[in-house]
Parts: sequence; C-alpha cells; structure tokens
Amino acid sequence: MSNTDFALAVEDLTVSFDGFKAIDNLTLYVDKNELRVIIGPNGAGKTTLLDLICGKTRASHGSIKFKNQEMTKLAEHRIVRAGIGRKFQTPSIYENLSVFKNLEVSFPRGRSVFGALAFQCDDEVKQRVQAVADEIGLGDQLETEAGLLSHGQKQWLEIGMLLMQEPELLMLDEPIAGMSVRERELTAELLQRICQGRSVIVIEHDMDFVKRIAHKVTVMHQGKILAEGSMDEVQNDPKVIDVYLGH
Ligand SMILES: Nc1ncnc2c1ncn2[C@@H]1O[C@H](COP(=O)(O)OP(=O)(O)OP(=O)(O)O)[C@@H](O)[C@H]1O
Repeated sequence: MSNTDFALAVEDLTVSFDGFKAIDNLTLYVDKNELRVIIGPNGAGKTTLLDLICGKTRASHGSIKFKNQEMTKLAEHRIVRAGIGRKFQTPSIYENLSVFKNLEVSFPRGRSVFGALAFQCDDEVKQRVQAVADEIGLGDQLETEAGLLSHGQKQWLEIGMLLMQEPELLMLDEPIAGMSVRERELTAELLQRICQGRSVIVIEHDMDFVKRIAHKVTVMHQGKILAEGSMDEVQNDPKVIDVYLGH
C-alpha cells in the first residue's frame, strides 16, 4: 500500500488461534482526530483487534500502518513510543500514590538510564501534570491517594496516565463499564475533548453511549467487518439488526 492520510490503516489483517480466525482478512481505516467506536457481539474479535494494533498479539497475515509506519513487526514498547496508547478494562493505577505521582511517573522520561536518573520534577512536568489533571477532571485532586478515588475517577486517571505520553492514537476497551450515569456523561465529554488532538478507538456495548460519542461506527462479526458508517446507518442496517442490535 502507498502512503495515506489516515492515522491508522489496517489492511488484510488475519490472526489464527489453532486454525480459528479470530480476525479474518480485516481492513479498517481511521482518520486523524476521529473517534471511532467498534461494536459487535461477544467473540466478534474486537479486543483481539486492539491487541493486534498494540502489539500484544502478533498478526498471522496483513498490515497495520500507523502514520504510514508498519507496526506488525515492532515490539510493544516501540509501538507505544510510536504514539499508540491502550487502556485495558481494569485500571492499572498505583493505588497508594497520589494522583499527581501517578501522572508524574507516566511522563515519558529520557530514553537512557542517565536521562531517567538526571530527570527532576521540573516545571515542565508539573505543568503537564496539571494540564492533564484538569483535562480528566481531577485538577483539584492532585494530592488525593489514587486508591481513594471513585471507580470512574480511577478510569479517568488511567486515561490521564496515557495522555501524559501524548499518544496520537488512544484505544479504550469499554471505558464506561461500572460507571455511574454522571460518570458516563463526563466520560463522553472527556472523550470528545481528547479526540480533538488525536484519533481514538473505543470498544463499547452501550448503544446510548455509542450514539453520544461516535463519529463513525464499525460493526464486527466473526472477525470481519459487517458494517461501517454513521450510527444511524449501522442501526438501520438489517445485517446489523440481525446479528447484534436485534438481540
Ligand atoms: N489468545 C487466544 N487464544 C485463543 N483464542 C482466542 C485468543 N484470544 C481471543 N480468542 C478467541 O477469539 C475470538 C474473539 O475474541 P475477542 O475477545 O476479540 O472478542 P470480542 O469481540 O472482544 O468479545 P467481547 O465483546 O466478549 O469482549 C473469541 O472466540 C475468543 O475466544
């Protein structure tokens, strides 16, 4: 494939587990500043697709290009460094550290041991921590121990930890699971803000939430793309109603 303007270009991607194709010759393009939601029934391959993009799982076949750079052969940390951040369902924050410290440790340090050692918490880091904390709605909770935050706040903190690295593609797996109604609203607003400077891919089952946030929806089924388009388009697609929304 030649170079494209897409942030992410996935082409002919396949992964087999013992002969079973969890992702089957899938092609998907995501624009810069786009918020894409992936929906589909259990076992459709949604999580596996994100695992492939972030390098946790290796493709059997096909290509994943991020800003025109091939990702399929890169180690996971190189994919992170290329600008891809991934949030899993369970938060992996440091419960006994403050919000400030959690964000501070996520600031990308110098790449060498010396860089890391010589690094001090200077104004640049403090400013970024404050900016990210404000973005995730925890700007006045910097000294709070992370373990004392609500479930929703912990999820936002983890998003903040990813934002500290300024990813150009952020991937989130069911970000509102377990959240209160108010937390869901705030998460929708947060996602709308953070996709203004980057692409975001969200896996989600809650259709009201999908309607609120999605620029475009991709429906997966049996490792393939069943439909793609606006929420209205996919919602009225008989194939989608048949395998997913009608149930
Ligand atoms: N490492 C693995 N080894 C074997 N099979 C796997 C592996 N990872 C995923 N699968 C299988 O691939 C299929 C797709 O799973 P995946 O978790 O990607 O689906 P999903 O669309 O995210 O589903 P859900 O909505 O339930 O999270 C499932 O049948 C699953 O059992």
